[in-house]
Amino acid sequence: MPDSAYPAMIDILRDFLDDLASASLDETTIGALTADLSDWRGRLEPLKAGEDERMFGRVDDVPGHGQVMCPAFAIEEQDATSVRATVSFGDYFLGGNAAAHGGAVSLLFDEVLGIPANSGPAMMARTAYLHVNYRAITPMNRPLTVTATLYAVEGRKRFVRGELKDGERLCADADGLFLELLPGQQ
Ligand SMILES: CCCCC/C=C\C/C=C\C/C=C\C/C=C\CCCC(=O)SCCNC(=O)CCNC(=O)[C@H](O)C(C)(C)COP(=O)(O)OP(=O)(O)OC[C@H]1O[C@@H](n2cnc3c(N)ncnc32)[C@H](O)[C@@H]1OP(=O)(O)O
Repeated sequence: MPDSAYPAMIDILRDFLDDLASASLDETTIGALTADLSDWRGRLEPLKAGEDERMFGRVDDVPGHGQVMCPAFAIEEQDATSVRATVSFGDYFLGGNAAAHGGAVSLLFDEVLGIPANSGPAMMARTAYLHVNYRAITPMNRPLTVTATLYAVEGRKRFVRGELKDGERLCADADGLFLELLPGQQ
């Protein structure tokens, strides 16, 4: 989306969520923020649109397709069957004891494994299963490497493996089955 300020707005929204998650809030700040957010709800509500007209999560060439559900990852290398990206878990994704939330790690794997699972010209594939092993804590606020490789295709079934690493240390790995949708399948 050339010339749009949308990607920069999503970056700020990510930073905002990290700031909010890491702040110790006093009542005055909570009140002011509630009023501002409520004002924004009023402005956005009339702009509600169908899935095809929305931008959130539907923008190409922007980390995470322009959504904030999942930590933003930057693709460093990609071919027809594999992808390698850098990712950092901001404070918004904190689980506890300085480790990322396991659900955020799974969400990251779903997104990243979904790339080689959907890189061909065939119909889109949906996640049928995603098995995640948490091997060591995933540290916060530092660059990590996430990889995914399509290692087998059997009919509609696309099998993808992934790893999340802090340097040489394996934080988590995943195995996913993605099923190519049938024509007309949602
Ligand atoms: C429109 C797709 C959207 C996703 C892609 C979006 C964008 C892509 C763009 C760019 C790509 C970049 C990034 C991708 C980002 C994200 C990708 C994440 C996608 C998701 O996050 S998506 C949400 C979570 N996902 C669901 O919401 C699925 C709910 N579910 C269903 O919609 C059905 O369940 C379905 C369609 C999966 C299968 O249904 P079905 O009726 O077509 O197939 P059926 O059940 O007959 O299974 C056929 C053969 O697979 C075996 N099989 C099935 N399931 C299995 C399992 N769990 N374990 C082991 N084997 C399994 C059977 O045993 C049989 O095997 P066999 O033929 O050998 O007997």
